[in-house]
Amino acid sequence: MRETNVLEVRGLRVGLKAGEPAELLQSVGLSLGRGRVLGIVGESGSGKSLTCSAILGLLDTRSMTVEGSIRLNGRELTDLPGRALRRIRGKEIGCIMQNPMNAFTPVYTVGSQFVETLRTHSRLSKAQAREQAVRSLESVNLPEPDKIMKRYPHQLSGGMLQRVMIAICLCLRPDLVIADEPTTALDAVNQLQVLRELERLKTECGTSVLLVSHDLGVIAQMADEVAVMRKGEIVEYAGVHELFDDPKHEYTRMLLQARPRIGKEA
Ligand SMILES: Nc1ncnc2c1ncn2[C@@H]1O[C@H](COP(=O)(O)OP(=O)(O)OP(=O)(O)O)[C@@H](O)[C@H]1O
Repeated sequence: MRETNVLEVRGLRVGLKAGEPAELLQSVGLSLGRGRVLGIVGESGSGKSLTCSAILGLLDTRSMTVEGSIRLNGRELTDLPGRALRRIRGKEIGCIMQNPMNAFTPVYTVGSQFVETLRTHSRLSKAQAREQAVRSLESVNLPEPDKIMKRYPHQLSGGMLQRVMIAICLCLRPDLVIADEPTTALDAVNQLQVLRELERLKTECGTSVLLVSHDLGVIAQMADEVAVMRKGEIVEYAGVHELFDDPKHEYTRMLLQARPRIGKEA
């Protein structure tokens, strides 16, 4: 029997309600198996973040129409009320964003937010949650985790906050992590560390990862399959080796040609 995919998106359409009818996403379809990484690439404005927001149930349905099916472990998410979706976000779907500062409230310490998140999704006592948080921060190689717990988000670098978010995911072990440009704002060393931790999340927890990146090097390193988006639709969808070795769509070929290569003339 075929195992149910962790994520199955079918015929996802997103449009704007006001003004001229505009389709922002046109029949997007994605499948993601357990412990697999699906990369999404495409030019700016092609609909990558919109796809992630739709899966997270974060689109504003007062201004947008959302049609189609989004299933997590076989369960339809588009029918669920807001409260049920909020429970799923965090526990079953984790999120790592380009600007991790937005994921934290500036007025509370990193530790109190970590502990609060763990307690929202588990039955841990405050002391148990704190202990787990410190251990998890240690495991993502953040130095002096006790001190980090007492810091406010603005007192940590982007790379450190990114790793705090991964540490939270390592505790909650979500089935799916949506990582939207997780390394774009980081220097090369931090980028490598964050990718390593994402890899760990996949191998240790069996988490599936939807990875949005404009960096084809990151996609080549991490993804099993790749969806190429352009103007709100997927123009090519293939295994990572097939896509890089034998791109079928003109636009994919253009993207691949545009990537920087050492020793080649522009
Ligand atoms: N809230 C919104 N209201 C109106 N249009 C929107 C909204 N959010 C996104 N769009 C439009 O939808 C399209 C897709 O945007 P999206 O943010 O998904 O692109 P992207 O591929 O993630 O780009 P980038 O790589 O620059 O982040 C764009 O044309 C954008 O202007």
